[in-house]
Amino acid sequence: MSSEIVKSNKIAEKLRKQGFDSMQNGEIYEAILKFNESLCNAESDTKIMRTIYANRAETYFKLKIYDKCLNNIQLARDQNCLPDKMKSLDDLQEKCLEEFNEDQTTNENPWDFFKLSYPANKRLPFVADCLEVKCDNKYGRHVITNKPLKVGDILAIEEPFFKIVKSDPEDNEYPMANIYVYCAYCLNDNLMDLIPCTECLTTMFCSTRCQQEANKSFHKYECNYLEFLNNTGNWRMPLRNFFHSLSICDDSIEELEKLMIESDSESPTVYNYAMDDQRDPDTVKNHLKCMIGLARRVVVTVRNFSEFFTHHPLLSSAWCTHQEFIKKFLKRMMQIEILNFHGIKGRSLDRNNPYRSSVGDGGYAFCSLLNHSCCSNVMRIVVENRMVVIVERPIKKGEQIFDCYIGDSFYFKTKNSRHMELMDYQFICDCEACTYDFPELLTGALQACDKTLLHYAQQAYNELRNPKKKLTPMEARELALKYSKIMQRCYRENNYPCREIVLLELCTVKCFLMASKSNISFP
Ligand SMILES: C[S@@+](CC[C@H](N)C(=O)[O-])C[C@H]1O[C@@H](n2cnc3c(N)ncnc32)[C@H](O)[C@@H]1O
Repeated sequence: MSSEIVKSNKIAEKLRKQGFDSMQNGEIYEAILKFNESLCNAESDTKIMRTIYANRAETYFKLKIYDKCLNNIQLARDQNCLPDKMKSLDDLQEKCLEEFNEDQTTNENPWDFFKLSYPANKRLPFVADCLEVKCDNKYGRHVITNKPLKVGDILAIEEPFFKIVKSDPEDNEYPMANIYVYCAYCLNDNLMDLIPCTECLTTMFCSTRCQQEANKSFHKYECNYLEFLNNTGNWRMPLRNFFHSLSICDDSIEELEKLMIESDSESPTVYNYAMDDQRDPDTVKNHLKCMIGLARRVVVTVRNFSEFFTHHPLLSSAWCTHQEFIKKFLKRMMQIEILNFHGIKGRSLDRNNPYRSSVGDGGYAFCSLLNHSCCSNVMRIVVENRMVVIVERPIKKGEQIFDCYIGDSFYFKTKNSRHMELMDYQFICDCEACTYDFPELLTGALQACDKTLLHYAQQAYNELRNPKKKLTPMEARELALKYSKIMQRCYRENNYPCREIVLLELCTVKCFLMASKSNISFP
């Protein structure tokens, strides 16, 4: 079951040459992809590793990404560099430093813009202090606001507790290339400036810190078994969550079992604990308890993983004594994933894909408390790997925050198709859009209330839909705020839904998404 595939300099050299040819042809994304694949195949501390990093340094130099160029020069030097090869690295470094010092471009930091609009909850620093959790028979746990909220307000910026980069041979949405584009630990792309795992062929990290954290957390269990694990389909994430949870409990299966029993008896949410120090092991355990206690009303049958666990050197003894518990835990992880986890989309560095690309999946303890409405009052966007919750329609004091689980909501989908998509979640949606049969945007039945505003909104919508229209992140930020203000001013409950507001909502989402992008792109 463990993988027999070993690193090979011969394969690495072949891939490096392919990358070099792509670089010469100006195909930068393809070039770095091949260099990264080549790094994964190269045997550690060898001449070829030095050459690949040197090639990658040259590629970043061509792109005028000077900090990455310098980083790759250093990585090349770290690979037992022979003195005769130092000269070319020295020359590149000199050129790079010269241009770096003259470079006037500033890289925008998305977190200068994406900030909570209200003071943070002192115990939950990633959530605005105006939000509270409640529970009732109809909605179960849900989140309300104790202040009126405006369109564009940012309510939460949450990192995923569980996360995984997906590269699924059976799902076109998640290309195999993802493993060479995103850090396996933090999921950031780092402009593909990644380092390989020293053992396996398919895991990369954006820094030695992420590499160490991943090894402590899940990679020590996964490293030799990736071929098997990558073929477990939708069980890949529950297995990852099990490894991660076990490491949080200091690799003690007894401790993890105890934690699950506590979670079941206390049913905690993130509001039960102080979550202000994520480096504190007790905080992390409490966070895990909240994840284990997420909604889970689905029936699941666990696949048979007996052979994997029996032969795994680090897991066989836990399997021997706690087989039933491990099965129960995996089942729980699958149940909570179905109802709670979110796809993570990142910017696409591939010039052939102008859209955001699917990176993987994440589990978020706070965002999972939001219930669904087909005319939600917040939108969710992923910035780097954090989930940002932004107000989409004005929300009154005391009202519930509603997310939309199915994308595109009532604007583009009929009630029937929405209800079909929501079947897994085990409730019948009776939001305003379902109760009052809100017309879809495309049918023409959605009327306008204000002709002047409609004209403005239609024009903005058409412009943003034009693939040739490119906005810088700064321009997108300004427009996102401008449209939010207009919507806040013009929104009338008795007019909703009207065509102009729906079009402006779509423009605002698009602008917030574009505002989160970097201004660097690969040719
Ligand atoms: C992501 S969880 C939301 C939080 C959940 N209410 C809880 O108590 O943990 C999804 C589950 O919440 C419930 N839910 C979500 N939206 C709902 C709605 N509009 N009406 C009733 N139940 C809803 C369903 O049971 C669904 O499977």
